[in-house]
Amino acid sequence: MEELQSALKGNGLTLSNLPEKGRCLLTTRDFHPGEVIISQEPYVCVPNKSPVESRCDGCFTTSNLKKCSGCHVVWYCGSTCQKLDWKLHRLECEALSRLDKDRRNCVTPSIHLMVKLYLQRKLQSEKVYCATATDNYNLVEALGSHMPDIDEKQLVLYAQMANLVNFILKQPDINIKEIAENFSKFACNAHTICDSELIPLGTGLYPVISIINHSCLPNSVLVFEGRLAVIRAVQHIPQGAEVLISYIDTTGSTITRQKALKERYLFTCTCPRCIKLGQSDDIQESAVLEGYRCKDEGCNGFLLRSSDDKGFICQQCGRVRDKEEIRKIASEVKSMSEKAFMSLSSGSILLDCLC
Ligand SMILES: C[S@@+](CC[C@H](N)C(=O)[O-])C[C@H]1O[C@@H](n2cnc3c(N)ncnc32)[C@H](O)[C@@H]1O
Repeated sequence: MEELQSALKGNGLTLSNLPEKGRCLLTTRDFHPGEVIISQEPYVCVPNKSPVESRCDGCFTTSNLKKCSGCHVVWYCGSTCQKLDWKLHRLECEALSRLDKDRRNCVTPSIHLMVKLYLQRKLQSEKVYCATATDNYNLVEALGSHMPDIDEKQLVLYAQMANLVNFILKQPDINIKEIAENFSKFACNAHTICDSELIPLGTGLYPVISIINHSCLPNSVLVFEGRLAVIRAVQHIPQGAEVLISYIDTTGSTITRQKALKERYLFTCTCPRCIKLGQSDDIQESAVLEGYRCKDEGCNGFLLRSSDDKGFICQQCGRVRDKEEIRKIASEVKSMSEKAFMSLSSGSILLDCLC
């Protein structure tokens, strides 16, 4: 950890511990809005996979792809990406090529990421991969897993996935419990790699970026330049402040945000926005973010659930809307946004709009 501290010092950061959050990054100097606080290449990463589209394992592009003729699982866009990935892929190819077609189809991005993690660890221990203070398996070991908080159904799933990883790797020194725990670490520490239009391209493990805690009112943002994760200040951050990003979409109401954080990251947020839960300005903000506009065209009010839960009342003119009517609109909006999301992630949005 001393090596990590001295590497962070060069970035104007220090590693610390907070009783309610665990590890955190604090600034040791002021940062200006827009300034890069820290950036990191992934320790391991994998592209997303869909039934209709594959991506290059190196740069995540979808163009000019050729499947590796050895393993029939991994795709590359050309020799540059293939060569850059070769040290790791040589081991991965050997392991994946032993699989029959059915098992190969079970290699989801999560399984693939875990296989890569253990192979990277092997390369690191054999000194083929040059580990640094900010890029090494010890930092992966230090990540929190929340194992005691995971429900039984999820634990069974992790155990099944761990069995498959163990079957693929066939490394005698790996234990299934540790792999299952690493799946749990992925769930609350891995990052979705997105392009500049926020389209998800893949998943990566960035052990230093993963030290940064969440706030619904963050002072920094995580963006990607290719596979490089970059943390930028979005406001002036004074010396001694905690670097905070948002793990979730901050445009949800407090209840929605808290639910998302609890389900995925297993904590209750107490940021300055969340502690206002139930207060009048929080109710007002929730109505604007997630409420429904009043039916009366001349009224700018938003509807909120009535205290007897029978309907929705406009906060401005007092007009009531039936619960069933709102439920129907909500389900139409949900199906429209799901359709839009599907079109966006499959790149067919233009086609859909033209039809
Ligand atoms: C990506 S890790 C962040 C680093 C973590 N604190 C550690 O010690 O490794 C995410 C986990 O940190 C904790 N965490 C992050 N933000 C938090 C917050 N605002 N309040 C409480 N816990 C938080 C939660 O346990 C969460 O699952």
